[in-house]
Amino acid sequence: MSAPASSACAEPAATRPAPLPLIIATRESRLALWQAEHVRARLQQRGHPVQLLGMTTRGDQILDRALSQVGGKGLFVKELEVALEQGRADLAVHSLKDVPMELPAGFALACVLEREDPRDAWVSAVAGEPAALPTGAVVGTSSLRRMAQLRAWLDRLGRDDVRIEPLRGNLDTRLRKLDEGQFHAIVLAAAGLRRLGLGERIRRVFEPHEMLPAAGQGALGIEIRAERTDVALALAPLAHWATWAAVAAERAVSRALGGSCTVPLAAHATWVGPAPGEAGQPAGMRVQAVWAEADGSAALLHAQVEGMVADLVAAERLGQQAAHALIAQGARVARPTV
Ligand SMILES: NCc1[nH]cc(CCC(=O)O)c1CC(=O)O
Repeated sequence: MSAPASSACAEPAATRPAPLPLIIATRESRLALWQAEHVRARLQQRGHPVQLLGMTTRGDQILDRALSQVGGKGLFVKELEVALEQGRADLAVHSLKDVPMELPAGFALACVLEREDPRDAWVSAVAGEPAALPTGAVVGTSSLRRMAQLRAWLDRLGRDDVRIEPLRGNLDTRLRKLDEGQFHAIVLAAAGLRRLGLGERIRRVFEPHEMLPAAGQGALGIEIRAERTDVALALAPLAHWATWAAVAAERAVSRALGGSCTVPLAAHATWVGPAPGEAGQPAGMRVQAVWAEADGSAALLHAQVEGMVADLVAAERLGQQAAHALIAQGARVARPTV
């Protein structure tokens, strides 16, 4: 009896392991749910039965204070980690930007997906920004990184009359506050807006030389318990190497500076020439970083380094070099906040 050529190498169905059923822990904001659904669809395409476990985190509850005042990034991931620890979920999908530089012992970043647009976006009621901003206009953002670079940008445009005021909440809340007239303009990640189909609200994207993105902005990361090699194996086909190496370099900049939301710090890695298709393939990487005093009392510090990268260790080394270039100019290493 002859088998069709296409299935000649396939294992008999009876011995092939059934695709692992997976439970994804996710926050319940619209953006978090979109991201979890995105990963669910990718895993379902590969045959995995996938369920979502929605949860509310402390970061979602505390909306009246700037993130830098309430303990920073860990707030958005802790509850999800507890669910992984208790075996109630197998993986957690995060905006990588919100994931602390050091994961707690026993947890691992198992997968980084292809990055969306990493840039920041200017969203406003009126076109023709910023020239059209009325005198004394108010721009909203709570990110110290955005505040510091926005201030520098507005000053370069001769708009020292424009005020920057705190703005928190999930994407919908922030847009509502703009639409209610509490702000003339706000700054958000382009990736989040596009994912939610709100790309048409973007009036302008900031080029990296105007406002350098945060480490990991626009990329999704998947966290698992480190011992779950079965889950790691299931996630491996979703990984995007060029993104993973870039965000590894960016996160190394933050780590070397003790970065968290309490310091205005930006880190952005790009490929010089074609991006590598897979790990082990050497490619040129450029890492840019910006550091500022939290109180806006001094000019921004900039660093840029370039090197060949073929693995995560080399990417992280390049990120550390960028951090050291900032330290050489006077950037201080922050003490851990928790
Ligand atoms: N801090 C909240 C957050 N975390 C990730 C994104 C956007 C999506 C991304 O960067 O992947 C946002 C919203 C924003 O910064 O405007």
